[in-house]
Amino acid sequence: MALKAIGNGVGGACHMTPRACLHPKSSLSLRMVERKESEKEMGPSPSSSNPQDQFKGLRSGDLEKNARALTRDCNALPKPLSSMDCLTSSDGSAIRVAYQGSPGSFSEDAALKAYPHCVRVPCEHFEVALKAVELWHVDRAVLPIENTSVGSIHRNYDLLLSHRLHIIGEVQIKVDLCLLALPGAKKEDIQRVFSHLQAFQQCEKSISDLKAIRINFEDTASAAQLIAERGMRDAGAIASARAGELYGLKILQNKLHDEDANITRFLVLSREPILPKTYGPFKTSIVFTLEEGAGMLFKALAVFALRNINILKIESRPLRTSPLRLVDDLNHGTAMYFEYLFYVDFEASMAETRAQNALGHLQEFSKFLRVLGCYPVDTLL
Ligand SMILES: O=C(O)C(=O)Cc1ccccc1
Repeated sequence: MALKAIGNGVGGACHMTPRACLHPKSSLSLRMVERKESEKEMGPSPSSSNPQDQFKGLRSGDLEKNARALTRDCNALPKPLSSMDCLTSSDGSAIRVAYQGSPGSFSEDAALKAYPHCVRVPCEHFEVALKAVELWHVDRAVLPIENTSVGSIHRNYDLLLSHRLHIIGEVQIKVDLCLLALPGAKKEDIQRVFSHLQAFQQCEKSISDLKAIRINFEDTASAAQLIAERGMRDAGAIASARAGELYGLKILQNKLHDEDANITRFLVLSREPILPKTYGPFKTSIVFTLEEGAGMLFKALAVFALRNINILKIESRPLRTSPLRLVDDLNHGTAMYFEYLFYVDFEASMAETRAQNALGHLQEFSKFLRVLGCYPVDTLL
């Protein structure tokens, strides 16, 4: 039975200002984020529930005055970012980036690659990290979305849809998995191996000869941390070399991952979109469903092919709100087809006319279509 060692939230109360004041060792928990949500510590709210209210019963002279006031209010609203490299938040302090896991995790590496001088805010779960952005506790979140050997992280695709955040960037992280243990421990002493499921899946072959019990953790770094804190001489962690340094463990074996090029792609999420540009390699991520179901997917892909737009990725996820399509056929009775959400990354910027025309065309036969983000391609490894 896989024992889930839970990343420890901060015990007791944590009074967070709109910008969470978390000790680096602590991590945001859902409880902490939701408590603040209940206290409605949100970001700037519109001056009235219905912006039109301010124009009711106004004389023309008031309209000009009000228009100036509205302009002033709009100037106070957060503006679209010019690029993901906006290195300080709107109040000039260091960007705060939420990630799932503990210090030393690969998600923290992704936060550091995206914003080298950021304040990292560890969160117990991916959901907490995204909520922290929505509730203005942090400025960004990083979210692992796929790996070169394990493929897509499906639950994180679902998370993208259940939150109103924008993808403003991506970072690709080389995941070099190491087997870590207490100083003095030998490989033959290892009876138990702790790590994140993603990591176990990336080194299936390498650890098959270990004959050790595998125990799933919320992240690779918390696995290393527990071994160090409890002095567990018979346990090993599969994590990064940086986690080993951080928690005082030594490397029994590195390059544990089965494939040489073991890269995880992380998305950078923000409350505001970035202004798409026509220069430089840009990609756009969208999600849609089709009026006529999956059988018409070729039509959806054709809107890009007709405009010489490369499709970089397609992922399908169940359409939980209406999972089946029943089709009555006189000869064969009623057929049941699964319904899907389609996630597509294509190689163009929404600033380009061809991309705008492609989406306008796709919209003609989509039941639902949302642009998740338009952002620069990460070319640095
Ligand atoms: O557990 C971590 O370090 C994470 O950030 C999740 C993860 C684990 C393995 C590969 C990529 C991301």
